[in-house]
Amino acid sequence: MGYRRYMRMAKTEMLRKEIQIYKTILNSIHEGIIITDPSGYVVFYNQELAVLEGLNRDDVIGKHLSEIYSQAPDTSEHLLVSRTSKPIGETYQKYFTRQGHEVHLVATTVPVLQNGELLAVYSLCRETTHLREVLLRTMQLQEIKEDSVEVGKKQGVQYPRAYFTFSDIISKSKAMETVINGAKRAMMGAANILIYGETGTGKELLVQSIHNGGPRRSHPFVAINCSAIPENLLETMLFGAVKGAYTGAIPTAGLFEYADEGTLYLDEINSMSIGLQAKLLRALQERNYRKVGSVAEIPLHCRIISSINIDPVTCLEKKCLREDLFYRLSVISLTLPPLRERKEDIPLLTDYFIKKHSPKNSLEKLELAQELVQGFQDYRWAGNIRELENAIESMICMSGDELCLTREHLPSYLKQLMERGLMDVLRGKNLALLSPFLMDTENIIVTDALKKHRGNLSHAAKELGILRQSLQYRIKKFGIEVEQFRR
Ligand SMILES: Nc1ncnc2c1ncn2[C@@H]1O[C@H](COP(=O)(O)OP(=O)(O)OP(=O)(O)O)[C@@H](O)[C@H]1O
Repeated sequence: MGYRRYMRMAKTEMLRKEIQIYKTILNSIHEGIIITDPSGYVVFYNQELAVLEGLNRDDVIGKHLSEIYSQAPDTSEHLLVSRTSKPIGETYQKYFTRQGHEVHLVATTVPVLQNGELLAVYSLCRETTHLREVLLRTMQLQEIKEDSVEVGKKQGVQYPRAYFTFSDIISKSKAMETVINGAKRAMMGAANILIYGETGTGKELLVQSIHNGGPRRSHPFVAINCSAIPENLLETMLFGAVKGAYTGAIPTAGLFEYADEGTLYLDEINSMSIGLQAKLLRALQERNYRKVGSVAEIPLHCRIISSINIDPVTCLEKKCLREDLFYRLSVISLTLPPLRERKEDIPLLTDYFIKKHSPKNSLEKLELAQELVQGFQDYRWAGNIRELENAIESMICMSGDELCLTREHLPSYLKQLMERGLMDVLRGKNLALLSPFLMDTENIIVTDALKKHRGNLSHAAKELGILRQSLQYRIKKFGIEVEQFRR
């Protein structure tokens, strides 16, 4: 064999191996991939997409897209990219295969160009099961709404989506009283409300209470978390779409339409893309909006309540929120303080969640160990009330038949963090906490000794290694009621 022929064969073999390597990689990743030649014939189709679309790879490779999918060539994004050689970023697509399988994907379609010549087109596809669930819920909501309109007219039935009222908000702090009073005043009007609060501070609870307390209570309450939905899908979900607005688009009612004369809650609006914010602003200013793919103006009736989880100043500085939209949304603004700034609410909430999550048939009352009462006050509760509730629920599960929730039952991350807080005190890193820490420790030790000896001062003092008079002094200092241990 000549040297040149040998080199050519070696190169071909290398190329074949290389292609095999790429194919193996493309088949093993968790995104669906389809590659076509410039005319739309499939040259590669990976296993992930075969699963997502319910197709057999061998039935797809070598076929034209129009033989596989029942969508018109002019609405296929893949074929559009073949015609224009321009990529299309993440778009939500709903379409049917020729076998009638309904597919929901978010796809990015990209042309492969060499010296300006189109070599291939590929689409990277992600499944949207969770998004589909959101859509399904939205659809169920529509059904509820349609039923309720009829039934509601006859029986005054309310839409079942907003459960909470102001009486569900557990608090006694001044800070929360101010927020609740503000919300109650805002409740009767129609002005947009912007709520700022860290995650888990009870923003949705407050929004539902406003809806249920105000004149819109017999209309729908619709909530959507703007950070959970890709931009394109969010636009369609908000505004709705008309047939043919995008690949496989079916006429879809948007949340503005579902919310009707009720309340639309836009959670984490600071995550909404700036482009979509501009469209929202237009709708709010003109009190009219257009469905995706339509020019017809539809009046906007719902009240918009939105929330941000970053403070307003940072939101504007970092341009997470357009300034003009911010002013539109925050005609009334409310700030929910983090739990660490309303510590007086912690014992109340703790008791409430213990009752809420205690076994239903249990006759005996669960309680939080004294040793944790202060720990709960000092802890930062970054996840706020949601974190507190989860911690208590988890502790109740871990406590089995025991009636006292102790450090042992804490979720391990919390135990570690609380211990770290304690170590900071012990190492003198947080001297401000030293005095209350020592007081509390002393209180706990004295109380435990009195409990153990059923209120017998001599025995308790002996165990503690202090004089009876010293013990009496501490009982007075900490306001301990010794009688309770003698019963
Ligand atoms: N003051 C309160 N009293 C009783 N339960 C509360 C209170 N505040 C919050 N909760 C409960 O804590 C959980 C979190 O509240 P919610 O979902 O309203 O917070 P959020 O601020 O909207 O959270 P996110 O920012 O993550 O959306 C919910 O189960 C809610 O019922």
